[in-house]
Amino acid sequence: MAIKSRFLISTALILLLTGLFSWLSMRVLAEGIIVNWVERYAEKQIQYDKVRTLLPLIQEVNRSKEFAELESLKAWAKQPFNEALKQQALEETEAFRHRFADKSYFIALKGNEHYYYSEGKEAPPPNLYRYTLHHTNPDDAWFYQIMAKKLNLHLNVNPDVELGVIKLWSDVLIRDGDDVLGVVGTGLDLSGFLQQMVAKQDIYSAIVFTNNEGSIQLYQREELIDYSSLTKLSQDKSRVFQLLDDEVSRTQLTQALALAKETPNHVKTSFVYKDDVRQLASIVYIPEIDWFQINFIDIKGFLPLTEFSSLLVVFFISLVCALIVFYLLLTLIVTKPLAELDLSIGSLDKKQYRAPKLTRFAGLEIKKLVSHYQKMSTSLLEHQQELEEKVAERTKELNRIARLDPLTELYNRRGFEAHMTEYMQRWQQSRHSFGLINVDVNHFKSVNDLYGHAAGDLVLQKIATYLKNTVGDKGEVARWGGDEFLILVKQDLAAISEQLQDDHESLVININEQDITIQFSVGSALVEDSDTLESLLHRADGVMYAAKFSHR
Ligand SMILES: Nc1nc2c(ncn2[C@@H]2O[C@H](COP(=O)(O)OP(=O)(O)OP(=O)(O)O)[C@@H](O)[C@H]2O)c(=O)[nH]1
Repeated sequence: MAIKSRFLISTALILLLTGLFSWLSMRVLAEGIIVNWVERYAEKQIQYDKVRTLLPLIQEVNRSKEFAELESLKAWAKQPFNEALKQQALEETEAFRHRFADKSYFIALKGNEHYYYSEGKEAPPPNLYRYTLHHTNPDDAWFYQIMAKKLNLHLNVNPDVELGVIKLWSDVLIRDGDDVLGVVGTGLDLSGFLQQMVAKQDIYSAIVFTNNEGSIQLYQREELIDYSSLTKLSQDKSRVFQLLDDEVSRTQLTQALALAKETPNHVKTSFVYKDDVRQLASIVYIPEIDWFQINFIDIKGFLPLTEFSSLLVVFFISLVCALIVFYLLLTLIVTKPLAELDLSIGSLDKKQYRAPKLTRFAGLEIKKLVSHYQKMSTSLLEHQQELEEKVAERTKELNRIARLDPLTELYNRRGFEAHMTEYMQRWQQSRHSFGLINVDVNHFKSVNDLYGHAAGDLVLQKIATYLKNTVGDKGEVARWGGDEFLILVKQDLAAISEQLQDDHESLVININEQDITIQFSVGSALVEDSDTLESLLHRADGVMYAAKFSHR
């Protein structure tokens, strides 16, 4: 893969990964901020709720507690059959009745198991007796259980069938020290309260009030409220946990409830799945009413993807811009200079050297590389040229050597044949007459035999010099082989041939202070129109041999 593609892909990947990690970190950070904010918001809201929404409820509970402390009531509760004490107590309780929100109250005494209820409809002194409680009656179980468990305060949510409203009963024990004398309290119509709660749901997806075991006491979906929690069997109870999607969420909420109870009025949070959505549950324990308030919030609502879409668009535009800039820089700094270098290296091969042209944007390292390359290529080219010149020179020399006889430095047979072929081609055009003289040394073998081979060589050299001097610039002398010479005569063929024949007896060569007389046999032939080299040679050869044998 090309360097540019690799870099672009790597850069795109790095940027995408960085973007992804930034996105995820931002989400985590944002979620952290929101959780923190929700915690603080929930804590503030509890304070607000206590003052506004929960205040009537708390006040009602406090009044019930105050009511249970009435001395006359306690005295009567100790002696429930004492009519005088009863009248005294009822006077005081009737006076108290107007302080309750519903202007009603109930008294259930342990001593006579009588249940009294006042809602101010009867003229005083009223007969408030309603019925006698019985421990076998399931409807009366609340009374016996509250006393058995010695619950100082018990809030009981129950629908009032007669009035068709949901009532919250605040049940408080009448105590004399450790002795339990009965249960008193009042009922509060919760309808308005529930509406208020739904209205102030605000940012929350749900607000649920539960008792200690998680039974739903207040919730906008009234059908899920766990009425008469105290006397119900465990499996019949409607608990907050069943609003959650999975077991993990239920366990987490249970733990959060336990933690919240340890620090009343302080919010604990826990992530749970409810209605297929990850939600943050903020839990607070309200000791005044011994309930938990659990607010559920859908965090996603605070981090909608659409809010981030513009950020994503900006990121992708930045990514594309970054890639374009990176592409241009890479081209200018790296790939274009490298392409120039590549072209130049290619030109070396084609023997048309092209120096790389770099712009000022080329990377420093590449500039250095190109500078080294230029030095190297210049030196290489110089060497190459030198080498080529030497080779040409050597080839020329070799050609020359191949065409010359090393002993006499005359044309050898190959050289002379080549020269003659060329000459005869030219002669075909010019038809300028020429001749060939064949010179063969007579009895040269005896020179070798008498004076040695080295002396024979010297003699051959001297003969060569003699022949060259004789011919001068009128022809070319060649050593045809052994002691046989051929002469191309371009002019004065007859005169030269004659001179060689005349000289043959007078050519004396002094070697090692000894005179050696050399005799030649000479045969010449003038070129004819139909001649080839072979035919011309053949004629001169024939004449020479004829001369040689005529002398013997
Ligand atoms: N020293 C020396 N001798 C050579 C060289 N080339 C050939 N010869 C000798 O030349 C002699 C040629 O002998 P032949 O061809 O018989 O000729 P010749 O002795 O001259 O006899 P004719 O030609 O019949 O007169 C041989 O003895 C070769 O050994 C050479 O380069 N140097």
